[in-house]
Amino acid sequence: MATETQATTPTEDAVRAALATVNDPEIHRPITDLGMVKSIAIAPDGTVDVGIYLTVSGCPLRETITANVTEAVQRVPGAASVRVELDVMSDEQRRELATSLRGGKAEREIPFAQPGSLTRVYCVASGKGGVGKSSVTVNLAASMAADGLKVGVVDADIYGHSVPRMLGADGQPTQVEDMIMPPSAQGVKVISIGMFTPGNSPVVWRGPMLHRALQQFLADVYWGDLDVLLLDLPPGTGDIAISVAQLIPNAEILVVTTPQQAAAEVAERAGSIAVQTHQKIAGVIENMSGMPCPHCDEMVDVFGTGGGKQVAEGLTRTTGTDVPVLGGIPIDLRLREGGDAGKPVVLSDPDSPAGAALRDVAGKLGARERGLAGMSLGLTPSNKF
Ligand SMILES: Nc1ncnc2c1ncn2[C@@H]1O[C@H](COP(=O)(O)OP(=O)(O)OP(=O)(O)O)[C@@H](O)[C@H]1O
Repeated sequence: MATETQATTPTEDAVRAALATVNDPEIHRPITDLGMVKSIAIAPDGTVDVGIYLTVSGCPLRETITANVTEAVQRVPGAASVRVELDVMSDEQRRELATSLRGGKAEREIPFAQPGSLTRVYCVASGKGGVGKSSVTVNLAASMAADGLKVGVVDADIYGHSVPRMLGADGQPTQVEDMIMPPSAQGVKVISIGMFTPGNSPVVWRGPMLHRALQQFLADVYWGDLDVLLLDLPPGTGDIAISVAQLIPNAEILVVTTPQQAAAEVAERAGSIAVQTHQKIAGVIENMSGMPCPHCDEMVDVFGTGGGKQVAEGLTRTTGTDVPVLGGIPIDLRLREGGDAGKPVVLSDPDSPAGAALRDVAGKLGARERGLAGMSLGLTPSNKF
């Protein structure tokens, strides 16, 4: 009987051969070639345990991979049952994979993620669209540049890549050797996802492609020595926020909201992603915070009041750190006009109510020390999976 069990128990080679027929659904190469097979254990009763490394934690295709591995190994003669245990590649393994996918050429590093980087990176986030996130981003950038800081903007808003238009940056990126030179306007270097899509077509990239695009914007674009880098993120709590956290763990988050209750709640959700990603929240900016009445001196609270304070208090509670309201930007026709004309209001009308409020916030952010203090180490608990 014992010899019969031995004869029918699958060999490790047979299991590995079966795994070689499973392709990674995104990279379209056998998982055995990608270093994704962590372990194979075959019990005498024919139970096969397979350990698989996913490339990223929270991989959306984990179920597909598990199902494909199970199906392939089940076909091996003698395999009684198959158990798949998932793990996540370490940064080192991921780098090795990336290098091998590029045919041995090492990945260019993201300068802002290096331990010695002095560039402050702010991700401008909002819960929903249309709250003025891009307007705030370009005005903060233009104001800081006018104050003499070296500033860059990455427009990563796949739904509304409006940063180049608002900054008046109509140039195209150029390629020098293997570096991308970003166009600049108002003293701000800018790169946008919109510069790489034909016409003004909407971007339908998701997950890994977006991650790759962002990686290129950060690593392959020649930014030079920046004081501040601002990233205009898509609204909500999407893949790109996670990607930014992985690529630049020390990036801080700026949350833009309107005073409206409903907007504040979603903004708080968007901000609280920082808890999961271990990022710091630099503060909350309340936009569209009242409008000066055209007939009297009173402010009209078009979108209600208190949203910025509510978000800041909520995030202070969730993160356990002090999250300040950095300022309130009133509704101001000149801000919209400046955006449409490619001349941010902080430059076209610096003393207008919105211009002055934005310059004040930019002054606070720009005055913060360049340096390593408060920098997150970007460590993620290993039990995350
Ligand atoms: N304080 C303000 N006063 C007047 N108009 C404003 C103000 N803030 C933003 N706007 C206008 O509101 C519109 C939406 O702003 P913006 O594109 O900056 O929002 P957004 O949050 O980036 O949107 P999305 O994420 O959908 O791209 C624009 O036309 C902009 O000019």
